[in-house]
Amino acid sequence: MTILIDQPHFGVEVQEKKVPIDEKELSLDGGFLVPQTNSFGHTFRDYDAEGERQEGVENFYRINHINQTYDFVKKMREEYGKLNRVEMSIWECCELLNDVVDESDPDLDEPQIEHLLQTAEAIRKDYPDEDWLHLTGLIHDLGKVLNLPSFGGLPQWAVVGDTFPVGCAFDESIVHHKYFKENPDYSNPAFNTEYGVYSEGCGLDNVMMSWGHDDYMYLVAKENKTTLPSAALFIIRYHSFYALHKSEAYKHLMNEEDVENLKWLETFSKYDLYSKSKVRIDVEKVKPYYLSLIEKVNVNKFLFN
Ligand SMILES: O[C@H]1[C@H](O)[C@@H](O)[C@H](O)[C@@H](O)[C@H]1O
Ligand SMILES: [Fe+2]
Ligand SMILES: [Fe+2]
Repeated sequence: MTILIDQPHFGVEVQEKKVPIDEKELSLDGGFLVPQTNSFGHTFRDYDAEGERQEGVENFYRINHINQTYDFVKKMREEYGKLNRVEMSIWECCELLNDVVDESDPDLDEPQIEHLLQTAEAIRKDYPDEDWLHLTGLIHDLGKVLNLPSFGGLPQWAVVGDTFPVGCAFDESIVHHKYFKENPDYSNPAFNTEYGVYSEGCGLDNVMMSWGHDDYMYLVAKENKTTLPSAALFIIRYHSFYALHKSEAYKHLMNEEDVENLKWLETFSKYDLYSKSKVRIDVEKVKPYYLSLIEKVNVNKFLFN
């Protein structure tokens, strides 16, 4: 898919913002109350907690870990990098996510449009002036349309879930790591070392990530030459990369720009995760704001592959 984007004009460049040293505190200072439990009564991202979602989520990761190989990702990037299939507006695309429920998520079983708005609204409350971050919240998971027939109807294992680099060893901190043993790359000496095909400080941009909604949406935004700040593109591509932003793995592959952008991702990630709830957003009520935001930044049309 392709996004056709005229030059967005964000009020302030992200580089000019004062990046707080401790985002954890900032997030709390912003007034966001981190809930103790998710809607199923468990702590967030507890992949072992027994409950209605546990088995399906674990099965999802088994299939995901077996099939996400270096060659598979290469093929998907080539195929979906063509960006020549459908053209539609961002809002139309959001509405399509009414039909997608994420099977990898232990914390949410609502249609994905709810999650986009829950995330964006939570950020908006705490960062009213950061319109680029609201928009990033709105679009960060749009790539989940890959699951829909008109976008290739990819299986969930190739669309959702946490992401991780391919082409080097799978870090132990990745959820349900044990299932990588059945991935052919696991026993391939070209891919199963700490650096694999990469080198120290090569920059995450040069690292192939497991294929899914994140990399897809990143390609869409980048290929359409969006002028969203680089922090927004970073958030879109790595928001599911929990091994990095939560467990601090793979830092040896980062360059200086990655280090800067990671601060924004750490902030974003709290809103992405902890805004998940059964409390529905009134779509019609907030729609005018997001339409005006989309219009303001002139992000008009997506072309989808
Ligand atoms: O299950 C979820 C979901 O697929 C999200 O969209 C992704 O960003 C998370 O990393 C993942 O844990
Ligand atoms: Fe996501
Ligand atoms: Fe999300």
